[in-house]
Amino acid sequence: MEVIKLDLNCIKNTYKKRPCDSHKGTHGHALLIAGSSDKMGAAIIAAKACLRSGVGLLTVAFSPENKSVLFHSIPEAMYANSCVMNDLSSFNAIGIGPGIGVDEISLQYIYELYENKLPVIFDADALNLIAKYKVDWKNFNFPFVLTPHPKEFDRLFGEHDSESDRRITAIQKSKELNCVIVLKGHKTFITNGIQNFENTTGNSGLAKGGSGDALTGMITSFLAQGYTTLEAAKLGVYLHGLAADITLQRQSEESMLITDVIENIGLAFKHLHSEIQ
Ligand SMILES: NC(=O)C1=CN([C@@H]2O[C@H](COP(=O)(O)OP(=O)(O)OC[C@H]3O[C@@H](n4cnc5c(N)ncnc54)[C@H](O)[C@@H]3O)[C@@H](O)[C@H]2O)[C@@H](O)CC1
Ligand SMILES: Nc1ncnc2c1ncn2[C@@H]1O[C@H](COP(=O)(O)OP(=O)(O)O)[C@@H](O)[C@H]1O
Ligand SMILES: [Mg+2]
Repeated sequence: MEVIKLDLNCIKNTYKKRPCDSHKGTHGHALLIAGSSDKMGAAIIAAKACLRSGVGLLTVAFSPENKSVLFHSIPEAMYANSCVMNDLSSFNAIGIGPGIGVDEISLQYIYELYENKLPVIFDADALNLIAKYKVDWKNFNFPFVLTPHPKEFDRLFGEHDSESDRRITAIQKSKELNCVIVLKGHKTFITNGIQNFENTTGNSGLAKGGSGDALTGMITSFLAQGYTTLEAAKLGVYLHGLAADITLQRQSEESMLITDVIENIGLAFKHLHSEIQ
């Protein structure tokens, strides 16, 4: 199995510089379906990371009783209720899963994606819903990315004894389902069934609740900006890890919060810019 190192050189060829005469419409409108009454943090984290990664507009969909939490935490984001699924024409990409829970109300969101043509990233409870209700992959006729951690991966594709076995299954499944799989961990593995990448950034400061929710926001942002599923996954994973490595300048692995990492996404971009010029 050939595995390409996901390093600065690799990312330099993926990243597209932001045109100086762009406007918010140029950079896409992302829809994040995330959060629930006891997991609003997941939505806020994903939304902040999405906005910090360059998207033009962001709408977050969840239950209406938590609307004010979003406006207080991130005034830049817009809110939508579940009716948003009736007309997705104003969006460029969808991220679904962090903190949504695995009940039948959340499952409706997955069903409502069937007719959609936009690229979608499925994470966390969206993956758990697909596994729990045995959702048929044949209904996914749009480009998509799956971002499981090892436990979610096994819920989807069966128990595995080792990380190397999971990587073999990830390659097979991404080919079969025509999608990109991001198998998260210390050295996150990305595959589209043809090319495989292993990330070189990130540290154990990310081994905390919410880190994956931020990654979902970042990949959603890159998809909305027009990057392909493979490009968006590579950029998101690399910059998420790089922002965490930059965070070590002021925090330790123990003290680091995902909020600190999100604040350093800007420095991660700046590092990339300085290497490109
Ligand atoms: N502030 C919030 O609102 C938060 C909400 N979250 C949401 O909570 C829901 C449950 O997600 P969880 O992932 O916590 O629960 P899960 O039960 O899906 O998975 C957690 C377990 O997975 C295993 N695991 C994870 N990464 C692993 C690795 N690299 N190697 C080996 N084992 C590994 C560990 O046993 C870990 O305890 C999701 O919807 C998630 O988005 C979490 O992200 C935590 C923060
Ligand atoms: N030891 C580590 N080294 C590098 N990256 C890590 C490490 N532990 C976790 N991560 C990263 O943090 C994120 C954790 O995602 P996830 O388990 O979904 O978290 P959550 O659901 O709590 O938000 C992944 O991107 C993973 O690669
Ligand atoms: Mg997660």
